[in-house]
Amino acid sequence: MRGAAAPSPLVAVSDLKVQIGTDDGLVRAVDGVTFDVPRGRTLCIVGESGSGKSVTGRALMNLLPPSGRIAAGSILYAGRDGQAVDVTRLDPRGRQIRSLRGKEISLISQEPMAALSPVHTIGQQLVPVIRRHLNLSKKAAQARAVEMLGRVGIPRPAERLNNYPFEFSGGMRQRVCIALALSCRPRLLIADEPTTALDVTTQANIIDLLQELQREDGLSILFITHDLGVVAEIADDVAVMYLGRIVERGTVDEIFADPRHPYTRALLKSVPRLGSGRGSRLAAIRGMVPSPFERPQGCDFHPRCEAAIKGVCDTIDPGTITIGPRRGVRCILAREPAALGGAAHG
Ligand SMILES: Nc1ncnc2c1ncn2[C@@H]1O[C@H](COP(=O)(O)OP(=O)(O)OP(=O)(O)O)[C@@H](O)[C@H]1O
Repeated sequence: MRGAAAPSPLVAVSDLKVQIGTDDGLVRAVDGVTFDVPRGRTLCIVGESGSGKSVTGRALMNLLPPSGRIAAGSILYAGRDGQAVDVTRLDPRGRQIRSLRGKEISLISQEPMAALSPVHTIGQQLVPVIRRHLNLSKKAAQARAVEMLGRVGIPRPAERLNNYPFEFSGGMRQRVCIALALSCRPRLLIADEPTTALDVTTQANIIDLLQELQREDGLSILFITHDLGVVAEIADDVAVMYLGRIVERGTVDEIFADPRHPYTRALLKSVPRLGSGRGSRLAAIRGMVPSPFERPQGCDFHPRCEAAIKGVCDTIDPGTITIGPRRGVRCILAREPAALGGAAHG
């Protein structure tokens, strides 16, 4: 769905902070992120494990671990009636958020088995959800369930309603989850690493399916992944996360053609490319993601950064920098691409 950006976003997230209590102390899992999910487009959140992608996605549904809480910020969701609802203000167990979940905002995750009950047939899981959210009779809900299974490419959908999740392959199970997630016509789909556990062909099929459903229904997608190859396939817009913060955001073309943050450059260098020659080694990002309890002084990324300048990057918090149309780059050197070491993806 590439093209001009929609005028007003479906979701506007501003300075969102999420904290999670653990035995070792409080984790600032998300530490002040700002981004929009435009209507009918796909925003990818990308970053290494532990960067806060899943917690950000789940915060949009106010669905956090029991010890988690939204500590600051707002998540404005544009309702169908034109009124914006601040999701952070809703009781996580209250009626209002429960009517948003599933009906307006749906989630699919990496492990479809976690979303499906093993002891109920697909029909026993799909039909009641459709009845409740769309206010349909049992017969009409069954017809809708069959229609959805057909749309996501499940052969003989009417028969398959009587099957249990274990009777489907991994790829087919993920299709069932997509059918479940989209059966109530949500406007936002949060897809949290939905293809990570699948083989490459099935992964490509699922991405095609999501794009097709988006074209047909005008769905907005927040797609969470650590895989820039997947980002290149599906994203219109990209937000790169590191240690609970967005370090850079832009359109997919901006991020791939003109990355401004050394972390984005390092991620791009670690993506295998066609034609790079057999035996050529992939660059790994040096060092490890720091523990969330040991946020470095200065720039969060400086201990792993090839462009870091001693006495500057280890001392000064870069804040966010705007360079022309590029807003929110968290690197003090971002104004001078030459200082970051030339072309990143070449
Ligand atoms: N239920 C939880 N209890 C304690 N800490 C948590 C919990 N969920 C997430 N965290 C912490 O919050 C931070 C962000 O985690 P999050 O799962 O959002 O990262 P991620 O980028 O999605 O990584 P991954 O790709 O591994 O899922 C991490 O430091 C993680 O350890």
